[in-house]
Amino acid sequence: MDTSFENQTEAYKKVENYNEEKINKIAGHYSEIITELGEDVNREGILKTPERVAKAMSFLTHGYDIDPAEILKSAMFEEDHNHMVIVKDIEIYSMCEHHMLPFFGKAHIAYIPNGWIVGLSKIPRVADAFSRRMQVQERLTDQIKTCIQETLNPLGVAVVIEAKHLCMQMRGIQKQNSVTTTSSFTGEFEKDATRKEFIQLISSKLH
Ligand SMILES: Nc1nc2c(ncn2[C@@H]2O[C@H](COP(=O)(O)OP(=O)(O)OP(=O)(O)O)[C@@H](O)[C@H]2O)c(=O)[nH]1
Ligand SMILES: [Zn+2]
Repeated sequence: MDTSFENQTEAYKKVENYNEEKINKIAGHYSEIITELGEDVNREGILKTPERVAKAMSFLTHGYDIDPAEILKSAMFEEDHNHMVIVKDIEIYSMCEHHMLPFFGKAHIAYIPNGWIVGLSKIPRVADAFSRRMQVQERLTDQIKTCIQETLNPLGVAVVIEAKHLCMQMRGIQKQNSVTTTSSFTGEFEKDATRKEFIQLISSKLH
């Protein structure tokens, strides 16, 4: 099964029916940028590139069209379970807001229910909704945490993101192997023992 397809959000399905006026406008700007960069926009291989880039950029920022809290609200269930729930190794792709180059890696997200659980798939959907925007990794981490905390009202939320930034690999400082880790916690996860258990569980290779 094509899991990337499975992961597509409603907004992405909408993005597939691209807003023609918006795409044409963005494509016009890319045409000028490509010319300014020294390429011939009339060259056969590049003829459709401004439009392709416009569609790609629309996809890479389609998170603006999604309300992540609504995603959670669409699948919350009352359940008397108050142990840590972790979804780990969620692949994320985002765009650094400084250079508009990708940063990508894994998010590990946990919460401790407080009378309500949420449909598991909704957790990566929330991560996607915030990732598919112009971001800094710290804010992305905090936004996921805050959205889950405020919507589900659990006893605590933990978010850890490990990512590589192409703006630090392809250009600039050119450090090919550096990985940035960010973390954000609420409630029970602010206690050392709970946070330690979470870190141990996301570090385990038991799968
Ligand atoms: N904190 C944080 N910084 C980021 C993120 N993505 C990119 N950056 C940094 O944003 C900074 C922008 O710094 P500037 O000095 O204005 O830009 P620059 O001249 O292109 O910097 P260099 O990348 O050092 O060449 C750089 O240090 C990037 O590494 C992120 O998610 N979080
Ligand atoms: Zn950057």
